[in-house]
Parts: sequence; C-alpha cells; structure tokens
Amino acid sequence: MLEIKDLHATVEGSEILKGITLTINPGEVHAIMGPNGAGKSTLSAVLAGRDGYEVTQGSITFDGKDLMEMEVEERAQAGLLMGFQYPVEIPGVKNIYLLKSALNAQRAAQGLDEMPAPEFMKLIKEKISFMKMDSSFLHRAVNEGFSGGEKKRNEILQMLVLQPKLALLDEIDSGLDIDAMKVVAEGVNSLRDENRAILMVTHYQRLLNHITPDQVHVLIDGRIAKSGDRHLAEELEARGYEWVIEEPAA
Ligand SMILES: Nc1ncnc2c1ncn2[C@@H]1O[C@H](COP(=O)(O)OP(=O)(O)OP(=O)(O)O)[C@@H](O)[C@H]1O
Repeated sequence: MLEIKDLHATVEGSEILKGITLTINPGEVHAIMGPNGAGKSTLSAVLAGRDGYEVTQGSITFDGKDLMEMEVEERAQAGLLMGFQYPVEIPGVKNIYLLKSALNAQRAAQGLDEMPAPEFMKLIKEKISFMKMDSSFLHRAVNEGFSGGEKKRNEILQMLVLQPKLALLDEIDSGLDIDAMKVVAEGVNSLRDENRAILMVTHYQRLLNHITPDQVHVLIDGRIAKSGDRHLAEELEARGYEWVIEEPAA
C-alpha cells in the first residue's frame, strides 16, 4: 500500500527527514510518535505533497505508483486523504458542497457517474449522525468558525464519506475533549478495513487506548529510532523519549 524507502527531505535547505523507511500494508494502522521537532509533520506534509518540501533522496510508493510523481489532486483521487491538526477554513464554500464535489471528483476518476442526490443525502445523514454532529454543520462554510474539536470531527466526516485507501491523520487528537476523542476514535475505527491503511501522528498514548495500532514508530531527529506494537506507546508514556535516544533500534 505505502512503501517509504530511505526518505530524505529538506525544508528551506535544511535536512529534516534523514532516511525514513516504512511499509504500511492494507488493513494496518500505524502510529508515529516522537518529540517536538522530530519531523512528524514534515513527513505528513511530504506525503500530502505540500509545497516547500524537497525530497532529496529515497522513494515513496503508493499502491505501486511513485507518489512523488503525483500532483496533490492525483494523490487524493488515488485514495490518499489527509486529516490535519489545523484544518483549513474555506469561507464561502458550504461543507455539504465540498463533500459532494470531492465525492463526485473521486467517482469521476473511477469512471463512475455522479452519486444521485437522494443516495448522497442518505449517506451524509448517516455519517454526520455517526460523528454526532448537528446537520447544521453541512450548511456552514467549511470549518469557518468551527471549534477545534468540531474541525477534527469534520475531518473524520470527510474520511467517512470519501472512504480513502490510505488515511493520514496528523495530530487529529490534539485539543479534543474526552467525549470528542471517543467520537473521533470511533470514526477512525469504523474506517478500519482490510483494504485500507491508516497512518496517525500523535503525541498521546490516550488516543491509542481507543484506536489500537498494529505498529508504533518513534521518530527522532528525522529517523525512525524504534518500532514496536501498542505496548511501545505505553512505555513511551511512562518513560518519555530519552531512553529511546540512548538505546535506539531494537
Ligand atoms: N519552513 C521551515 N523552515 C525551517 N525549518 C523548518 C520549517 N518547517 C519545519 N522546520 C523544522 O523542521 C523540524 C521538524 O518540524 P516538524 O514540524 O516536522 O516536527 P514535528 O515532529 O511535527 O514536531 P511537533 O511535535 O512539535 O509538531 C523542526 O526543527 C522545525 O523547526
């Protein structure tokens, strides 16, 4: 599904990612943890194809295709979707319109006709109620004036509607209250599927109490210093990151 090999990337001339190798198979959920400044958001940005990041070495293959050769829209149409820590506000564009046009663009890329309106409304109602969001959010401008937690729910709502092959969630848990955390985690868990992969960047083990990852990776200074199962997240919570720096690579 996603194969990252020896990835090096620079931002404004300084090397931030210094050789990341990571394979995520369909059906798997991986979590990336690590201290501030380790390069977690840089990795998400490179995968999303954001401007300002230069890959200087290595490769990223998504579903057998070279991701670096794909434009941002092509990545989305191929099924790679990102949820951000700070989702963008799109004034003047209604949430429901964005969902509908994104879904239909995805269908067009697959050679399918637009989803008929009644079917679309049924789908949206089901997903918005799953995310415990009021239907008024559909008619507000995308994320405009949404609280931090509402934005995160909205990111997961988009995922539930668009059903990506690979969902990248960058600090989707930051700033969530206890109930919102559960709703967001349930949303992510409902995305778990044998054909889908999920990559989450998180600072907190508490998210991983709700979403059990298959693998946890510790990113330190642009490299994966250690990988393990969910128990690694518990150990990090208890011991911090210093010990990983002192005794890297198990
Ligand atoms: N535009 C930029 N110019 C210079 N340095 C940058 C730029 N963007 C990021 N960096 C540096 O890259 C490093 C990695 O940043 P990144 O945001 O990827 O870390 P992170 O692991 O996501 O951190 P956090 O946990 O604090 O969110 C940091 O030292 C940061 O200062």
